Amino acid sequence: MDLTDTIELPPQPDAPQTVPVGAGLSIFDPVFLGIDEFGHPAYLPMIYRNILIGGEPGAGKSSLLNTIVGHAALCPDVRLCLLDGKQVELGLWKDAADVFVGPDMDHAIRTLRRVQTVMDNRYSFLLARRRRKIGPNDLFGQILVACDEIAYFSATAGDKKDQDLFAALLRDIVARGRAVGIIVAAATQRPSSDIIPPSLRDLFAWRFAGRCTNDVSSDIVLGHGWYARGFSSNSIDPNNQGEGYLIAEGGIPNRVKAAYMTDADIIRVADYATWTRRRSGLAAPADLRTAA
Ligand SMILES: Nc1ncnc2c1ncn2[C@@H]1O[C@H](COP(=O)(O)OP(=O)(O)OP(=O)(O)O)[C@@H](O)[C@H]1O
Repeated sequence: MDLTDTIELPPQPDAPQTVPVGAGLSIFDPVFLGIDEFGHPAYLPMIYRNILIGGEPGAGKSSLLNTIVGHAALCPDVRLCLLDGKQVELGLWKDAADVFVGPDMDHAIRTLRRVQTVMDNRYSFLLARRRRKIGPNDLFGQILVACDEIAYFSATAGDKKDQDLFAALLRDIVARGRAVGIIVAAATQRPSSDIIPPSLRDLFAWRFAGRCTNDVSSDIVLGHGWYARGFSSNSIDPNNQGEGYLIAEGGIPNRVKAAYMTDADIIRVADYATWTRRRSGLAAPADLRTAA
């Protein structure tokens, strides 16, 4: 389907203000990631989960993150909170996002604090209703916190105090956000302990290791011991960007070639998502906008 066609319908003054779409996506649907080594589609459930994406520069991390953000952008039940120190990796989704953080440490910290407050409020809501987690019928939407290159905020920008604060806030959101519909998808070139505290890194249940420069780096992304058991993303051809080992349901690394959206694809989907969100009012949720 050419989404552009649906966006550029000729004006019909008397027509009802409806959005001409087919069945919508939900963040409760698994995300299509690509194909596995047997040619089967690889789907990844993201609700109640978090994912860490690692790999050497150019391994395809940002592209995979864009695929996850793309799914979320098309879900009316998700708000997007994007952090990208490089700006251009997730920047094409900026208009569809509730918050877009570029190379601005203060903004990053304010945003994570705000997400933390939303998280605490949601837990109070659940407690008051004697429940333990949110579900698809709860009215408040889920939130995807996508961060491209955690290291920019945890080890490069700002001073040590701010970097530690950023890591602590992100760790809290990864640790406690799941049950209240706050999902973290984060990418980094190398999640070693000098760049990302192991206490943060080890909280991510799902892992995707694109090609890594050596077996040790692969183990840092996937978790210690996988190289010894025959799984190292160092074995991936450097020219095979987007391929990597995915640890998800089943717990065993599964070789997956990620789907790839070109810039034109992203722009088309992002424009469509922005348009549908504006129409439905989803693009301006008060609780996140105030963090900007
Ligand atoms: N799934 C894929 N299929 C085919 N090509 C891909 C795929 N993913 C990435 N590529 C190619 O690899 C290039 C680099 O990808 P990407 O920017 O996602 O890497 P990265 O790991 O995020 O790099 P960096 O760490 O430098 O940001 C893309 O521009 C694209 O040409």
